[in-house]
Amino acid sequence: MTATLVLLRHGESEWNAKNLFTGWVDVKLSASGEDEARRGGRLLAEADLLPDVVHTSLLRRAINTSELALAEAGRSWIPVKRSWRLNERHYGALQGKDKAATLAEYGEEQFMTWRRSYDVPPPAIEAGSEFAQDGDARYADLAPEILPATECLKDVLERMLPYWYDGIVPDLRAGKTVLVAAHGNSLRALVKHLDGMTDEAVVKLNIPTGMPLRYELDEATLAPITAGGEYLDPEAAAEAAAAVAAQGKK
Ligand SMILES: O=C(O)[C@@H](CO)OP(=O)(O)O
Repeated sequence: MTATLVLLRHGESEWNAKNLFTGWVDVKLSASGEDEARRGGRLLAEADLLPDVVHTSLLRRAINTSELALAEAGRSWIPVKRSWRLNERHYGALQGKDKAATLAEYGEEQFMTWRRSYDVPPPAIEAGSEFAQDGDARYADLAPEILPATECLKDVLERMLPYWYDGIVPDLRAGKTVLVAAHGNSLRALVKHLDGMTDEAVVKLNIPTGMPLRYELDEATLAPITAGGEYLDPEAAAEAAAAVAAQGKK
């Protein structure tokens, strides 16, 4: 027997479309992002991969993606659980900045270190500044020392794992088909954990928007049966992942 997990990065957001660093800024889906979410839901239905429960971040691009996808699959009624621990990586002082302009200003090495290195965070965001979250009501219950002002992928993995073990694993162990609707970097952290990827290998991993990624996990160990899981539309996913990798460079 296996446990079934489906990972879904939100559809294209308005800031993905504008090529801006986003992180914890709560931007909306673009019109094509909404279409991607619906298409993701249709792929789930066609594969008869019907979630019993959905876990999302606290950001509306993931929440709305899950709602649109589940509506398309006829599963709007399933229980929903949300956690800040599934949020996108906090992009620190880069939040709101143009990716191409950042690349031009700092050069490719620094740009890619900030985007994809495992353990180098961007500079921290200034509290109270335009794109900071320190006054955001949804994080009011978080202790100030927990609320990030910037994060690298290692930080994301460390704050995401407690939710994986305490929030998601119990649903998998109960035999539920679990949908996790989250973000490029929080899902990179989860995939790194599931597949036991090295710190070096995860640098090259890019997760496309709106493409359901199915993992069948060994029931006892929760190790993936197929490393890397299986995209429901592998060709489209490979093309879209290459576009994510190239962001800022065109
Ligand atoms: O801006 C962001 O928050 C992320 C995801 O959109 O971008 P990147 O792929 O550059 O880490």
